[in-house]
Amino acid sequence: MYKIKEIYYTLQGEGAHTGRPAVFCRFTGCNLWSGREEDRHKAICQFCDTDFWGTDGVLGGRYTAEELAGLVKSCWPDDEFGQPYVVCTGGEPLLQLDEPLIEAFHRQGLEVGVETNGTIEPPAGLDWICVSPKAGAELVIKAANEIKLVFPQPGAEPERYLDLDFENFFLQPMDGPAAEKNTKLTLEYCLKNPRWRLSLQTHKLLNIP
Ligand SMILES: C[S@@+](CC[C@H](N)C(=O)[O-])C[C@H]1O[C@@H](n2cnc3c(N)ncnc32)[C@H](O)[C@@H]1O
Ligand SMILES: Nc1nc2[nH]cc(C(=O)O)c2c(=O)[nH]1
Ligand code: SF4
Ligand SMILES: [Mg+2]
Repeated sequence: MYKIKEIYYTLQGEGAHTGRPAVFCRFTGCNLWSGREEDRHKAICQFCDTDFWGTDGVLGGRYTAEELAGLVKSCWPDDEFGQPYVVCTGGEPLLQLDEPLIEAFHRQGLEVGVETNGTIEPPAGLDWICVSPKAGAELVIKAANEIKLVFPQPGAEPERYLDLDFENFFLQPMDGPAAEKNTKLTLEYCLKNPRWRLSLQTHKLLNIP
């Protein structure tokens, strides 16, 4: 059974697929933070903007691969054009996402993307992998479709990733108390280092999930 926090249809807000309609499937749990506020100060990843604890969100629950793939597909509007797309996120989706689930998504005609912190080897069959490295966590995925580095992160400077085999390089300002300052810093960094492109969290600007 896969433990799912929530499932909802929206636009991909970040990275190379920004603006693309997608069903978000948010897996419960992460290997870099328990998800409990009282543990945040001792977590490896302390800036997380997401509630991924439990199965109490919209369409959250415990599902088999067939159930989950059917539920995700049922969120996609009837439309003969456009490829139905699911983005697996979390929490850390690679703690649970495996080949049987990817195959079940594919049988439903879904293209499968994943948002991962890059600390776990991905299963075969993924159509799009977005890696977002975290300072203090060992990166094991060193080749993927995109890297989307939250900036600034002492210990995870962009220069460290330039030699890796990513097709797209994005910097995303760290949201939180210093969001405005971080956006300025990210903008300046991209202008000075044009290998990197700016990824804004456009769903937050639009006030959509
Ligand atoms: C909530 S994470 C879930 C997937 C996976 N655990 C990861 O970290 O990539 C989804 C995306 O949001 C980014 N993110 C999390 N907190 C953020 C923040 N405060 N500001 C900007 N991006 C953030 C992550 O780096 C990642 O790219
Ligand atoms: N609209 C929207 N786009 C996103 N891209 C990555 C997200 C995530 O939390 O993984 C996210 C999210 O939470 N919402
Ligand atoms: S690795 Fe991802 S889900 Fe886990 S705490 Fe960090 S941003 Fe949140
Ligand atoms: Mg998010």
